[in-house]
Amino acid sequence: MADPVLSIRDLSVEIPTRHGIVRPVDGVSYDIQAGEILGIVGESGAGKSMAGNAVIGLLTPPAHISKGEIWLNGQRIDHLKGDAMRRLRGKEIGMVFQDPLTSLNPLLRIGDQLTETMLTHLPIGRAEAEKRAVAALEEVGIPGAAERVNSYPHEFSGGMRQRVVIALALCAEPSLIIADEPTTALDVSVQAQIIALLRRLCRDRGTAVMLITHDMGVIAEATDRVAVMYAGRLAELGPVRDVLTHPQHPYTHGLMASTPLASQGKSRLHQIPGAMPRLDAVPDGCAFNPRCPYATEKCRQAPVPRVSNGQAACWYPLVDEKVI
Ligand SMILES: Nc1ncnc2c1ncn2[C@@H]1O[C@H](COP(=O)(O)OP(=O)(O)OP(=O)(O)O)[C@@H](O)[C@H]1O
Repeated sequence: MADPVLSIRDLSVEIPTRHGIVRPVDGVSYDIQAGEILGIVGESGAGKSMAGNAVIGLLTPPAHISKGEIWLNGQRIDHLKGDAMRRLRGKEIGMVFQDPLTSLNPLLRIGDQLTETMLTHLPIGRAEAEKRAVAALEEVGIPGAAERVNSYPHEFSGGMRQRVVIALALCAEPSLIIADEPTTALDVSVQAQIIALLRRLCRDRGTAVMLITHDMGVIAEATDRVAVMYAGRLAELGPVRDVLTHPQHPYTHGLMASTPLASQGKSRLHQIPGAMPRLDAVPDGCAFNPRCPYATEKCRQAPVPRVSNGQAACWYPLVDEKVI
């Protein structure tokens, strides 16, 4: 297999708090290949966004990387700061966030934002950049792109604005896109279009994508592999079809069973009892043990081994447990 675009190795993020040090990301490892979409899924507070923010150097202090390595195209990037990280973010890593307005400058025409981004990062002149700006808007499905380059962000609907953000994220031809809840703020009908667009463009260009979402529907629709996070740790990592239909971790099984995907035709959704632990009170052993119907003394005491592809962080992985 080719070298991965992104490689995260045993990554931990720590935050010192009044109650001691908490670890929103704890020993996480995964790779993303060119053209692959890796979904990062889990409940609110599981550490999904922290893991993404660590890659793009946007952790808010006092949160910081305390352990591990992040490699992008063979270059170690976890220690990069300031201008070096900013250059990387524009050129090598594109970003799509939940609220498109955080990525767009309200005072600039969108054509100018696209043009300036390309002039900063690509070896092309202004005329070529302006031509590419129109083409980029056409490619993401903005009608009348030749005129719309002159519009300001507020003149677009939410869905159209997110299309513009995708054009902006891809225009410098990055090798990695980090998309954090890119469709959560959009109407359901628009969500599917945006996911399809992101998937088509990244596949066509061979761009690697880290797609962070709490929505199992988006995971099923868009991703090739999925990493399930629980209390800062990886619960399970594997090809999306395997993980969704034959989850090995009881947490993944519960997560799947509680989504509308799996409950079609059933009158009630299955709920996982209890709640994810606070980060300052993560139990010993497996973090999921208090909620797990199969937990034994071993699960309460022995830290579970870290996972690699196709594995679950569980002492007693489920075998042939079907959800759908
Ligand atoms: N300054 C802080 N001090 C202590 N804990 C923090 C701090 N900032 C974030 N956290 C905790 O870090 C954890 C990870 O947050 P993160 O935003 O990555 O979760 P998430 O899985 O992306 O959830 P969501 O979907 O709600 O964004 C959360 O449990 C959050 O409470």
